[in-house]
Amino acid sequence: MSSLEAAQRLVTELAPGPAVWCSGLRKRYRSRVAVDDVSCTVGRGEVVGLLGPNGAGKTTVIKILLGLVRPDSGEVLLLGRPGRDPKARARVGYLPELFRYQPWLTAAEVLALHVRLAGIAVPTAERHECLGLVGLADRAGDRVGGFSKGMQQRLGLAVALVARPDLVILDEPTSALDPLGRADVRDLLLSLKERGVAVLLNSHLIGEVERVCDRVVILDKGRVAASGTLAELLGQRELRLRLSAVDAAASARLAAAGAVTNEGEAYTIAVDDLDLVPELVADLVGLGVRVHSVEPARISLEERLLDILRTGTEEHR
Ligand SMILES: Nc1ncnc2c1ncn2[C@@H]1O[C@H](COP(=O)(O)OP(=O)(O)OP(=O)(O)O)[C@@H](O)[C@H]1O
Repeated sequence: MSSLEAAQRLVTELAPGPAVWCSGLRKRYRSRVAVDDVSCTVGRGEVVGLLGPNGAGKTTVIKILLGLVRPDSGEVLLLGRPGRDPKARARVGYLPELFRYQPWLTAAEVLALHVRLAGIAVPTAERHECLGLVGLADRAGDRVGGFSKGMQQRLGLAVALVARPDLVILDEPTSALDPLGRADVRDLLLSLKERGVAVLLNSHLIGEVERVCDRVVILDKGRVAASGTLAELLGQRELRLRLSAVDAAASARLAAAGAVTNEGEAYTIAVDDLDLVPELVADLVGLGVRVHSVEPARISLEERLLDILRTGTEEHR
């Protein structure tokens, strides 16, 4: 047994391990470097967003994780097992960026096929429920060849979810969906999170990522440009208030909540925790302050992403 195999066996035998662990992934296509020393993890039950511009290497990383592309170097563990282990792959649901399902099969038959491939028994009622989750309950008996692109993508989501995965990898799951469909996927992701299913989500829809992800990995030119929780990446929150009749006692109360900047009736306080808002407002009103508006704010992930990509990789590693 090689030392690498011994190390992998040791890792497999230890506690369950994260849903995804990869280290030092590199992939080059001829002279073009697609993935350049990427390491990341997705914890059990964690929802991680993969962000970055076109050509950043997101899909290539996903394909390496799933064993669909062989990396030039680097290691992958899925659910605590080597990425190539069929036992690990059977517990992973995957929606590819470019999806196409057998046009001669019905939606129900596609799901039945994928359940068989995963090697587990999922009762017909549960498979039907899964089609319901993606809004295809009434199309179960229709052939996929007659499905619209959005409906095929919905079916792809059902395929990714049907075999009760512990990890779901979704490559741009809403690219073909209408706004309602996007909202459905958001709810679906939140329900997966509630059930403790880990998710790796590649999406260009930053608002979507911001709403559902615990953590974000930003790729740029094949490298990890930044990664962290939204709080880490976006920093402190702000509270913007419009106030009048602010006396010295009220000013002191505002300063006790966080660093204050003030221009006329506009006050901005840097706060760590928005839970303090009701108490602060009650105290201000008690001190005779007139509170015209209270608005929590935070720099958006979109602003931050653009900032990271413009400033370059090194500063943010
Ligand atoms: N099969 C391939 N042959 C040659 N080059 C490839 C291949 N697959 C990917 N690449 C190159 O690798 C780089 C990363 O591509 P990848 O598809 O991983 O990017 P991405 O971040 O998913 O982009 P997008 O957001 O546009 O989907 C690109 O420069 C791309 O041209």
